[in-house]
Amino acid sequence: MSFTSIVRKEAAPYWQGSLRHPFIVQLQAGTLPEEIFRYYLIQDHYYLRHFRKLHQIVADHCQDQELKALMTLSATGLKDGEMIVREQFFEALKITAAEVRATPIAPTTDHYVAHMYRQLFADNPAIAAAGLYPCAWLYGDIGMALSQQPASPNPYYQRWIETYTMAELQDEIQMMGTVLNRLYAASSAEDQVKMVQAFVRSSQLEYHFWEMAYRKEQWLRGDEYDE
Ligand SMILES: Cc1ncc(C[n+]2csc(CCO)c2C)c(N)n1
Repeated sequence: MSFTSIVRKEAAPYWQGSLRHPFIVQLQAGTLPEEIFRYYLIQDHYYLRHFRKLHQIVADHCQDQELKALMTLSATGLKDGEMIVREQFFEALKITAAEVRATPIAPTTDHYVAHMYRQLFADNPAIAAAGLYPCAWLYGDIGMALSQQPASPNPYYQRWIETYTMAELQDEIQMMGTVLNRLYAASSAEDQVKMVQAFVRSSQLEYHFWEMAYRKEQWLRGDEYDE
């Protein structure tokens, strides 16, 4: 079986769970409280900055020319596309640099970013790329699914949805899937398991990411059990 078929089966609960998560359901319906969307945007700002850096590092480290080119393409596309849309959101919603600085990185955001770096430094570029893949693929699928439904009445939420319905993203997902299937087929049995694990863990963390934003997850303060 190909890598993409295996991982889609293994990660199916998080994929379906993401579509049913109240963050996504309420985003579509326009009922998501704006403070939750703001919190998501601030956390995702940190995530995207590192995600782009990770693509660049994988590109610099890998021997496979096709993977290198795709990683570079993705890092550039991210900067010219999604990150510009996010800047517009920050401006429109008046999220200032000071507010971003004053908002601690939530445990789940920290975990997700750390997981992606760990795949890179503990393993190899194919495993790192497998850990990065759910980001584009899951959002591409969410974008396609939501675009079949009525537009969100909140213009910012609809703009968010439309960021992930663009043909370029679907093309990138296709190309990355083909490369990962080839790298998987050429990997040792041990590395194949690691590629699947990297993908599944990222899929779990994608699901946790909705929950993190929805609950405005915070670090414990240490005084929870004080009298
Ligand atoms: C937590 C989290 N996961 C995925 C994305 C979506 N995303 C990140 S980069 C990218 C383009 C892929 O090259 C896409 C679609 C996000 N914004 N935040």
